[in-house]
Amino acid sequence: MSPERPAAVAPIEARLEIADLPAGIAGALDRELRTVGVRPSATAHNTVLALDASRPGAADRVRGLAGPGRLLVLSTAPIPAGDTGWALLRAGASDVVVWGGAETAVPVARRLRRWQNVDMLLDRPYVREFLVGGSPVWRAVLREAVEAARFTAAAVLITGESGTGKERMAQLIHDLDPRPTKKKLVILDCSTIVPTLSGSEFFGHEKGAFTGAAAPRTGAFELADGGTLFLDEVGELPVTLQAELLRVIQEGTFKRVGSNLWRKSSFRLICATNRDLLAGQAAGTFRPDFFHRISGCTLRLPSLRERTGDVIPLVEHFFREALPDREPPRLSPAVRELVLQRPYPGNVRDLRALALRIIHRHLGGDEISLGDVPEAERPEPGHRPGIRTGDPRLAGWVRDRLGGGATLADLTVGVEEEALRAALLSADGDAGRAARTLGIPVPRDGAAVPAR
Ligand SMILES: Nc1ncnc2c1ncn2[C@@H]1O[C@H](COP(=O)(O)OP(=O)(O)OP(=O)(O)O)[C@@H](O)[C@H]1O
Repeated sequence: MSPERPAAVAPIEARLEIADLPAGIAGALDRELRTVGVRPSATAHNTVLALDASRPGAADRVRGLAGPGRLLVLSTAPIPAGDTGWALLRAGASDVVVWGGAETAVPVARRLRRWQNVDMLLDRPYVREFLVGGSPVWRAVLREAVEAARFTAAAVLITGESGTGKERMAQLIHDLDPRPTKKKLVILDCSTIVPTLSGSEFFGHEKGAFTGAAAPRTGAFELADGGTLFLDEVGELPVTLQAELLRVIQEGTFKRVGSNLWRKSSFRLICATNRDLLAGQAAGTFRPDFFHRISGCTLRLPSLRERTGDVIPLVEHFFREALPDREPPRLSPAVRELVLQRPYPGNVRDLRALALRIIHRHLGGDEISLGDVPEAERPEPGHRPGIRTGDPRLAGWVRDRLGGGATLADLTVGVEEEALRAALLSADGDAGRAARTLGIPVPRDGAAVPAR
């Protein structure tokens, strides 16, 4: 699979929102932005909000406009030091720029152009099919990955629980890397490296360098020259080896085992781990200098629990993969509920395995029936949807709250609020969709509230 060819240069489009500015300033701003090629469009994905950000209420304005696209705050007044600017970012702004007249228009256009290019990459069929998911939290991390891959040479550190897609993400970054010299992604799993042979694995060796070295060998750094080296399970690398790798990662020079000749290799490094490397540093098992070298850009892949809105699209994707020649069957409501309620400790890998187990039992027809669900996956008698007693995270949360003096009513309100927040987040703020997910009526003013 390979990424498609880049599209022709598109005009820069942005929604332009001007809040309470004198007509003269608003007019100048609009004119200058047009001069540098920005075309205001009510339907654009990204937004420019022009306002005096030093005045009260700016963060509320940002919050009101924040959506799936990116939002640039253009402030006509300087941003005071302190929390004002950060509050705008927390409210949903992607960046804050102080408008200084014509010369600000060029960097504004540059940002908007970059964001638009990244969005176009994200929407390519190759990307959407390779790493499935449209939830805001997934889109945000994918966006960062695409940007790093296409527009930087940064070393990327991918963290996340097992099965969240770290290796697949590394492949995507390699595929989107525009360097013409790249070959295949070179993958080394650090958890399987035998310490005595690690030098040879990484640096290669010359014939006769050690007993058993009957022929010369090209190591991973050399193989990755011009492309990408992916170190999976980097948290398992012994500290001594981390020190040995520093030079080549820093300077791109190394010697094969048994040779005095310095060789050069230019590669992008991608590392992945499900370990907490900060804790590793505190414990002395991970070198801080090594950490800084490998983490030019850090991507934390969310667990499936944090992106439940992606569960059904992923299942449908795995069905399509398994049945490429026909329309994949729909999930019947009870199976859908089961798939949504089930825990996935191995994240997308677990979900994929479940989807394949179901589809392998399916005997045709438009709908996945209850009998297609393997026996081991069926709910226990007395199971009530949504209530999984014994869930340790739920039990811990309840214990903490009760210990803090909460009543049953407080717990109920807390759960409702969380459910609303989660449903709205995975529905991209669409109250109707959120309400349908929650099984509650949508009130006339569009805000989803639980029926009491
Ligand atoms: N977003 C996704 N879209 C489609 N398939 C995915 C996605 N994320 C993960 N997968 C699939 O899930 C499985 C696990 O993915 P991957 O090996 O990339 O995870 P990982 O985080 O590297 O796992 P580990 O930590 O165990 O090495 C693979 O079969 C992969 O194809």
